[in-house]
Amino acid sequence: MQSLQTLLHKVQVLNTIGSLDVPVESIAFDSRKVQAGVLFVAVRGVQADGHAFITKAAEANAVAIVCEELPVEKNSAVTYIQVKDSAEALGQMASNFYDNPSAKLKLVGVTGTNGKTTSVTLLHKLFRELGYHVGLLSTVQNQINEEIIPSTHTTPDAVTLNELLAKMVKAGCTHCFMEVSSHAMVQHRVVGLTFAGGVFTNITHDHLDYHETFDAYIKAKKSFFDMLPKGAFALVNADDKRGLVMVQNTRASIHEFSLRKATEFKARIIDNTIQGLHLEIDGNEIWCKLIGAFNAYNLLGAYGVAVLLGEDPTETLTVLSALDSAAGRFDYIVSDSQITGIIDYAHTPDALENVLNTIQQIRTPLQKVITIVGCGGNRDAAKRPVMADIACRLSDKVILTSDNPRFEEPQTILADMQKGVKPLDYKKTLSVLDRKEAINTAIMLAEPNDIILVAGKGHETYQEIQGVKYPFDDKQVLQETFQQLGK
Ligand SMILES: CC(=O)N[C@H]1[C@@H](OP(=O)(O)OP(=O)(O)OC[C@H]2O[C@@H](n3ccc(=O)[nH]c3=O)[C@H](O)[C@@H]2O)O[C@H](CO)[C@@H](O)[C@@H]1O[C@H](C)C(=O)N[C@@H](C)C(=O)N[C@H](CCC(=O)O)C(=O)O
Ligand SMILES: Nc1ncnc2c1ncn2[C@@H]1O[C@H](COP(=O)(O)OP(=O)(O)OP(=O)(O)O)[C@@H](O)[C@H]1O
Ligand SMILES: N[C@H](CCC[C@H](N)C(=O)O)C(=O)O
Ligand SMILES: [Mg+2]
Repeated sequence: MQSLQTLLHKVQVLNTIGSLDVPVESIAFDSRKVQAGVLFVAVRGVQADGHAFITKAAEANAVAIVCEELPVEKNSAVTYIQVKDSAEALGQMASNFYDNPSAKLKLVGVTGTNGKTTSVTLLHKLFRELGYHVGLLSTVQNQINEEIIPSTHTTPDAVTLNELLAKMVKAGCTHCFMEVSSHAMVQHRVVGLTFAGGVFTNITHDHLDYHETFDAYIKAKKSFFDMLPKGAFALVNADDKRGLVMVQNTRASIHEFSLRKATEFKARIIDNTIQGLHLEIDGNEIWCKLIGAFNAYNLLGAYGVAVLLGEDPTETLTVLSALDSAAGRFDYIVSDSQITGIIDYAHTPDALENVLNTIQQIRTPLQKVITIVGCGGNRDAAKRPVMADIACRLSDKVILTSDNPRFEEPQTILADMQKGVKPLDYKKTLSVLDRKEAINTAIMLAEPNDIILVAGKGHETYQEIQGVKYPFDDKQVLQETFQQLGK
């Protein structure tokens, strides 16, 4: 419990009606979760405007209401606070409510289109191995040391986020590695947090359904570096042409990593095989279990973070070389008849291209590459034809299928993908709407030693259709189908 006055510390308040000397039991931004003693924050969203639920929150005995526009009818038992930006106020108040947990540990945020989960997962494992108590906030799962707390978003909402950070502090964590999504930046989910450092992996086409233009998407990512404090580090991938754009206005100290330029943290790929990567990092040779050139960036970035946080470079490399990747990232199984099934979360054009390029590098001329790919519903539609084209360009056979259709018609998503298939590629492309059927078809078509890539869903253990999550696990379906078909 905190007093309303305490919660408003650092919040830009425009107007106050009622007492600030009232206790707040908890903070809610959803009126349906309001009960006596709760502070309700009215946030404007994509589907609804929280301001429409102010009366409902007051009726549910909210102790106070924070909003951008004061309601005409007010309840005398409620304190009303008018602020410039409710989402921003929510971030700051959530942090205040939990006594600013982010300032009590070294919090490092990773942003970028691809590689966030892989990077934070590597960092979590690395710092655990180095002997620290460590928290993790990621798309796959949140963690306090080895305790797993399911995640619903890549970056949790401000209240959940601070609650988790407070639990980490209580458990003795000294570090936390978290993903910072562009949605989180626009929605101010991380406002009020004190970061020890930030990392930029890369930026390519994604989420334009939400941000509308690529420029706005870049600005959302950049705003993370704008908020980093003096004394923090900003570590950027210098091989991405937006790397330095990200840190144009940051107060943090700028550091770069690269595979192509002479930067502070530098790596070179000596060999890239299905067994892993043979790298030279800052003059030291190491073997890593992660596969694919893109993972050299994730490993180098994690190494840079560790060094910037004061860890010994040699010890860091020794631990990194023994680490596995995050679940569903270039995960693979080999069937009895030597067909390799790769499961990868590539759900953006860039990721798909990287994964397929990696497969092309490690395949032999006799192995066929069969790609199964779909695109999510209620997400950026522009990437659909592009992903289908990439799959065709870099595979011998392509099966277009369904991903998480969410509230869209699966057939419409498939039709959007089909538009990207060039006439020359018609012959190598099949469309099988049912994902299980698609996997079955790929295995039927595969001959011994071929490679099947199942892209887009990685670690996900469900398929989301019309708001319902049905159990579905690409890896499990692959394994079962190999057995059923005796391959
Ligand atoms: C597009 C998006 O990010 N939406 C998020 C947003 O929802 P919204 O803007 O649609 O909210 P809304 O339904 O319009 O409601 C506005 C406000 O009114 C409130 N409300 C609503 C109804 C009611 O009866 N009472 C009430 O008070 C809501 O609680 C909300 O505060 O705010 C919600 C509450 O925090 C989030 O759960 C929701 O995430 C949705 C589920 C989602 O799918 N988000 C994805 C796209 C997302 O955030 N992804 C990113 C990145 C992924 C990546 O990197 O690839 C992530 O960080 O996970
Ligand atoms: N550094 C990288 N550069 C380009 N592609 C990458 C990189 N790292 C991983 N990928 C590809 O992107 C996919 C997603 O990786 P990861 O889950 O680490 O990214 P993410 O940024 O967390 O994605 P999300 O936005 O969904 O949270 C991987 O399965 C792989 O195909
Ligand atoms: N964090 C990403 C995950 C996409 C995964 C893919 N399987 C899909 O459903 O589009 C998003 O919410 O856009
Ligand atoms: Mg992620």
